[in-house]
Amino acid sequence: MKQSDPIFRLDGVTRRYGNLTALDSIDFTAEDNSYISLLGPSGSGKTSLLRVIAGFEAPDSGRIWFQGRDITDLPAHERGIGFVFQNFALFPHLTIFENVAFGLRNGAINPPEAEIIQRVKETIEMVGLTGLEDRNPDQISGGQKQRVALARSLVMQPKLVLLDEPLGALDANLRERMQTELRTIRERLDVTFLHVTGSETEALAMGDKVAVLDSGRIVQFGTPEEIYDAPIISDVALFLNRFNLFDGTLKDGVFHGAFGSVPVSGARANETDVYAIRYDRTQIFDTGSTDLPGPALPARYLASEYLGSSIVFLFETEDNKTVEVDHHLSLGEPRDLEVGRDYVLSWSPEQAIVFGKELAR
Ligand SMILES: Nc1ncnc2c1ncn2[C@@H]1O[C@H](COP(=O)(O)OP(=O)(O)OP(=O)(O)O)[C@@H](O)[C@H]1O
Repeated sequence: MKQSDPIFRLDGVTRRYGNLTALDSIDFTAEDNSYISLLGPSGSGKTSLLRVIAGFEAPDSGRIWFQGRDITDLPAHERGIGFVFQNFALFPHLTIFENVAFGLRNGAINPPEAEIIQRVKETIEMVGLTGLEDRNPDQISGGQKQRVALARSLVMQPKLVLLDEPLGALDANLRERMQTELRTIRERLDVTFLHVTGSETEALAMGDKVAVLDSGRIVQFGTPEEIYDAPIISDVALFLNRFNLFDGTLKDGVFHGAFGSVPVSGARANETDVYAIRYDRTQIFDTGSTDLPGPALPARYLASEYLGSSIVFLFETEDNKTVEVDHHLSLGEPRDLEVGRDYVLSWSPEQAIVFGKELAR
């Protein structure tokens, strides 16, 4: 492989199930030695994409390249690509050691026993499982099973590991800890992780880059900051779960919505007209305030939720839409609000992102 080659590339990869197009002519290039999150709603094609790259399924059309080689017609076990399943898929009758050794003992390479022992030991140590080698999978915790699943893949020294919702089976605390560990382990190994998740928080926290999949297409690929600051279509803003999205009409550079009519300096091409403002850029004012930074959206205060580093305030607009305001505690104490009282929400118009049928970027 040349130094400049991407680790893998997809050229027009399409996968259909009957009439349904699960992957719709996907072009995608992944950099070597990176952590890529693949984010998308349920049914967007995330698992199908991983299975096609791994070789568990063949694409209907398109080619798959790995380390500069066309692997489209290569069987899964000859691809040298690791796969970590959501449910871990450990062998219940084998010890942890033998689970991790399985691929080395049963693969094409067949290394000598001394090397197998050495590699399994090193990998078990790296994922923090030393001491548990002789246990069976039913004698370890969920987080430990997750590590075994990862070790089983890493022991084969792959250059690419595909992880299908690897943290989905873990509780919230453990998930957060494993996020950090997965990143640390990957950085040590000069390996690329392609990590599928339906959680926007996980995708943004973990990926050096995030690919957003929607209806079988990669609609955006960028750093977490790029995706968060500039979602390319309103559906991406919707999955991110950090924007208040308002329907309305964009006409002649003015957006008409529940908050009045606001001039718009630029809009992104989209299937519908949508006005987006981030939760943490939406501000709360008393009714009748004269110092609003922009549009005025009347809303009734419903409730708040404490999230550790921030508080989310929930409001309801006159047309029964829920609007969220996120107040970071680093900005100081939030104001006291009275449940059931009417307030006005406002924001700086230049912080809004407008999506329109009419105006291209
Ligand atoms: N073997 C199959 N036969 C028929 N349809 C399938 C098959 N596998 C997946 N699909 C369909 O293809 C689409 C994409 O499915 P896929 O499992 O890739 O989505 P996903 O993004 O991984 O979803 P989730 O997050 O719910 O797992 C869905 O509409 C699904 O119903």
